[in-house]
Amino acid sequence: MSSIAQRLGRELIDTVSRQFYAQIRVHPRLAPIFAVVHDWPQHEAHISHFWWTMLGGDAYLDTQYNVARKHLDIGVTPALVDEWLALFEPIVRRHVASPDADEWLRKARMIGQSIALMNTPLD
Ligand code: HEM
Repeated sequence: MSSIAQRLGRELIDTVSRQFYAQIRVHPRLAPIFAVVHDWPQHEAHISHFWWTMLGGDAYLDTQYNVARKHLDIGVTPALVDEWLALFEPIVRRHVASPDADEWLRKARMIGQSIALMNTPLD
């Protein structure tokens, strides 16, 4: 059985990543937090590889991820997670048909939920 990654292909996942971060860069509230990113082509390639592996593809870059650590203390809030997802969803839907799009978005929402929880004050 083929993985979602194999069905979509690396080029399409690269396109989603590029289009998504093009919108992030001009977003009034998300762009300032992404000021920590200095090399956009490198970031896009890093995230594209992340999604490729999350969607069942074999790793092709020698890179590590620590998603929890990267989203701590950079000013992420649950409301910003919702805004991130609201940008991501239409781009995935534009390029990917269901049920693969639903599964990709389910993974993004799950990660979003844990990022939101980590950045929710206790009281
Ligand atoms: C909602 C789902 C989200 C997913 C699936 C996601 C995914 C990722 C991944 C995989 C990375 C790379 C982590 C690593 O290198 O270990 C990353 C980096 C980053 N994310 Fe997110 N993210 C999400 C939400 C957000 C939100 C809401 C913000 C900001 C408000 C944000 C800001 C960033 C920034 C600034 C980086 C770069 C950090 C660095 O390289 O130092 N992310 N994200």
